[in-house]
Amino acid sequence: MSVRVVARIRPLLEKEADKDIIVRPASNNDGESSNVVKIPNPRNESEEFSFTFNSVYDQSTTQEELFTSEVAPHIKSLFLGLDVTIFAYGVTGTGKTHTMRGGLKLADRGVIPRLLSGVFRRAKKITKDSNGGTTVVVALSYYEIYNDKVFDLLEPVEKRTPSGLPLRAEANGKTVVAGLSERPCQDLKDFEQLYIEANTNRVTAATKLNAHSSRSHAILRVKVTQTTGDMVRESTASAIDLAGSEDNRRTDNGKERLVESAAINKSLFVLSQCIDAISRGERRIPFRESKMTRILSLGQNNGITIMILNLAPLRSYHLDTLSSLNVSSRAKRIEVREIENEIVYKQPPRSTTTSGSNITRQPLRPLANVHNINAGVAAAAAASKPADRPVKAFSVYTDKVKAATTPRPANTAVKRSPKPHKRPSDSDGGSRPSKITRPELVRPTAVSRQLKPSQPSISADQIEAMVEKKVSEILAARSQSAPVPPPELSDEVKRRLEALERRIDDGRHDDTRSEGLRFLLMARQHKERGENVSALKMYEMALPYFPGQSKLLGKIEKLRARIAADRENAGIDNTEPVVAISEKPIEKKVKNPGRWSRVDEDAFNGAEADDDDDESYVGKSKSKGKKPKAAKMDPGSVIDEGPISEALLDIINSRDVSMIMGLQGLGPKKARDLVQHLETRWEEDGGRVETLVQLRTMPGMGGRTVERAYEGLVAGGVC
Ligand SMILES: Nc1ncnc2c1ncn2[C@@H]1O[C@H](COP(=O)(O)OP(=O)(O)OP(=O)(O)O)[C@@H](O)[C@H]1O
Repeated sequence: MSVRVVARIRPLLEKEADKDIIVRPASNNDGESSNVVKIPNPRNESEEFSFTFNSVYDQSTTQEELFTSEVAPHIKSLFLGLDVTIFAYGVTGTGKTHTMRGGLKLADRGVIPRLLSGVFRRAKKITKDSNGGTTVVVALSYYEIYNDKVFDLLEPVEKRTPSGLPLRAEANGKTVVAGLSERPCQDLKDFEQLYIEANTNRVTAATKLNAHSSRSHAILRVKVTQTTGDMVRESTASAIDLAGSEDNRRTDNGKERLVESAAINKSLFVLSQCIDAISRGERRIPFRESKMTRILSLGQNNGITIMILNLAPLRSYHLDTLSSLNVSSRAKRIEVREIENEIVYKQPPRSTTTSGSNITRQPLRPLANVHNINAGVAAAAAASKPADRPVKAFSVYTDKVKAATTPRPANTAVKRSPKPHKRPSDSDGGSRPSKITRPELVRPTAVSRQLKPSQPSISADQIEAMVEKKVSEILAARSQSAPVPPPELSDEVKRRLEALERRIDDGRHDDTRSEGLRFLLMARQHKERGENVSALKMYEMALPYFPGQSKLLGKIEKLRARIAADRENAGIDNTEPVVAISEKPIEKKVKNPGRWSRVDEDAFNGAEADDDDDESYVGKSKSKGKKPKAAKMDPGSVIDEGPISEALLDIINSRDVSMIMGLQGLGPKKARDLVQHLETRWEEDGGRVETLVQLRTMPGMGGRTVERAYEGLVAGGVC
């Protein structure tokens, strides 16, 4: 099943006028409900673009209508063992938090409180229908990703460490937050208390576009554990309120907001790259380049995924709206496997031998995610968040519903489910007892079926032990082939990385430079973990911020060589591309020698890269207080390949007006015109510019402009 993508157009707010509305819902088929968003071509308003989604909700859609149509049907699937992910995506101020969290009044409650209400109601019903045979425990974790760091929202702010919580890849492929707390939640009242308190820890601030703008991505995980006898079924609903992308010229952001905004925009840019790569069927998806995309793992997780695209109907959001329409309409193509989580069995009674036999039990793997349960967050003296940040006001209406729950089993072990489960059927009557209470779930597995229960010589315990042994063997074999977790960083490396993070956070660098430093930091982190390909990509992404920096170029060269050698050792064809930005050797043939010639090789043959000197890009130039020498160039020369031109194209293809404006020779008008032009070319060529020659043909981008932008990158200073 594909990711379900629905669009929601928010109503006009105070001071917004009808005459400025440019986004409207439509239908592909007359008389049917809306599934198309129409928006004029910014270059020619008589033309209209149409984007088709699974459903489109207009300005009059209530919170209840959206929830009932899009989320409520999946609560049943959640209880059938499927993970459900719902995330809100859109530009700042388009209604993501309103959709996910909602307002104070009952009618204004958003997806999250309604989801919890539905979960508790269903839990109660299951317990009742099974006469207490099935118990349900609901537990919450709630965290935010702020400036690409993960913070537990259920823990006091004082407990935060500057670097936040690490992510860990589980053997089952899921990415989890290590050390995240988890709180059992009995009913909606419990939830309300936890959620409101946790939201006061979330970073929000006023921007020009939104008085309560979320400065972080917030992820709520609702874990549902159903226990029937010794069988345990666990599934998770994740509700994600992404921070909104923003154009800093429109938001009037000050320094702190700009840094946050850079992190938000970058993670959303990576998300759009992931969506692009998945929808193009590429093998390499850049999930690892941001924590948000790692956690979201779009198309990697099994279950059901719903993307809610929030839109503002106004002209002032025109380009931003086009951009998010482009990204989300591609997300529709992402396939998600609808597979239920495996049934888990509690540890059987203690005996190591069963009556009349000498079967030795093998150790069983622990239940996935148990490390998350109150693993404890190391308290740190330094709180990283200023106390005076504004928070979103929020309250949740409390239903008088109490779910019958019991404590979570303490010790559990994994077994395969007895047979492949059916996909949940939407037409399935809601009043039927859950599958978990049905007898077939307790049928013996294929292994135990060979041993007929009627055989007098083998007891039920023996059968169970044999099944368990078989399952353990399978799991042991599986875990051997599971990915090895990345090595822990040494103290020295951690110290250096933290020092680099402090440099970024201490506000001494302008925001553009901070963004560059962030890429360097990520590059170092990847490199230390041995993830050379990602490290290379990050160094390349840092390049536009430190143009012509010989050490950086040297590092890139060195890493490329290392990757090539690794690939050769592994018998991989080195002509295959490794990274998205640039995988070409630094010395290039010239595509159009008449106009474009080779940049002086000195610019590329950087100094010996010393492995621990990322900070030197900043430190060195700071101490000297002047810009490094510009790379030597033939007057008016530009090459059409190589890291500089690819960095330039990368900036152009980001379609981020503020980044493009940072290029030499590109003012706001040119940058806006260019982005506008790229957006309108989406249907033709994905709105991407592949070469500098092509770039020269874009509106306002004559040869001289491209040359100046290129020269700016080559000759630009460092601090
Ligand atoms: N469907 C809606 N009905 C009524 N008001 C809405 C609706 N959607 C959004 N709003 C209002 O619009 C404003 C911006 O919404 P919200 O804060 O949810 O945006 P956001 O997308 O979460 O922004 P950010 O990314 O900056 O956090 C708020 O005042 C909110 O109450």
